[in-house]
Amino acid sequence: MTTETAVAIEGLVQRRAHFELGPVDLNIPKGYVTAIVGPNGSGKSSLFRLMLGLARPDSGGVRLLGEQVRGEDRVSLKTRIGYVPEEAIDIEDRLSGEAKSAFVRQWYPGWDVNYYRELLRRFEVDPALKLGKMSKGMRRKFELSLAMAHHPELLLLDEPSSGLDPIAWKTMIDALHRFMERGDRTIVMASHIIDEVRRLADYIAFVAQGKVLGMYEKDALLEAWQTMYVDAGGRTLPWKEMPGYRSCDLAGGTTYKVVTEQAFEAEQWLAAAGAVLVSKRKLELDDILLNLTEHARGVY
Ligand SMILES: Nc1ncnc2c1ncn2[C@@H]1O[C@H](COP(=O)(O)OP(=O)(O)OP(=O)(O)O)[C@@H](O)[C@H]1O
Repeated sequence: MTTETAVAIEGLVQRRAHFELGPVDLNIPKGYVTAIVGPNGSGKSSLFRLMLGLARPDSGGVRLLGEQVRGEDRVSLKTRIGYVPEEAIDIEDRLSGEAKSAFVRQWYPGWDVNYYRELLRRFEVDPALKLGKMSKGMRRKFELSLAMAHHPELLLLDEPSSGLDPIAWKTMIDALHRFMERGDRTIVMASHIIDEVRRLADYIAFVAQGKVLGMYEKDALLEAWQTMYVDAGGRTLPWKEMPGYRSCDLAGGTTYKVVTEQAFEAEQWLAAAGAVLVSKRKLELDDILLNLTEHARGVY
């Protein structure tokens, strides 16, 4: 079975005075949650704006749900998408939640008022408040409810949980899990919260310095990165030739502690080299992402 693509990014480049994004080539599968992960300033929000046609690329293009994204309003496409930007829009501060939702819902034939109210209730948001008077977290929850109320096929979330307290965070995770239950919906989210990535993401696109350095299936990533304790029997092995080599330290005696991002192949290599695998354990997701970040910064 071939997986359909929800977001197809091809040769995307955006040049700014002090920052260049791209070229980015990325296919995000339909029916899954993909997390865009990367250090501050790596270009995640810029990528979101380009995906939505809110900024213009210097070259390349984006297709969302099979439709080419252009700068001008594409109403038919927008009705199929929900978006929560990283920052709230200041000029809306004087609008009440109710006024904003009355304005927004006229664009969406699929607007589901019952679902919208249910989300507000679960998030404990009072829509009568002016947006500028809502706390940061409440405004975030309001925007999330608004973005989901028309049952979009594709939900784009830029740091969705920024400002949420732990209870609201759990409610959000739960709402997003339910949103995905039908199996044909897609979420693309930028996130710094490891627990969020762990609980929600099926795929992780790792971004650094304006480039997508890799797209990984989360479970495969967690399987592939391992720390191994290896008894080399007093010999020095060419560790850097070990598949997926990341680091090697002497752990004591003739035992080495090695980190690989290709556990299966590394184990075979060790066996062929006659080394004894004493023990192994998987890395935590945060350690993997830290490793990828340090690698991208050229620490190694
Ligand atoms: N409107 C703009 N004009 C010029 N440069 C910009 C603009 N917006 C962002 N940048 C620059 O583009 C780069 C990427 O910023 P972006 O906000 O996309 O990163 P990010 O990965 O979302 O960061 P964070 O994790 O901190 O939210 C930064 O160097 C930033 O200074």
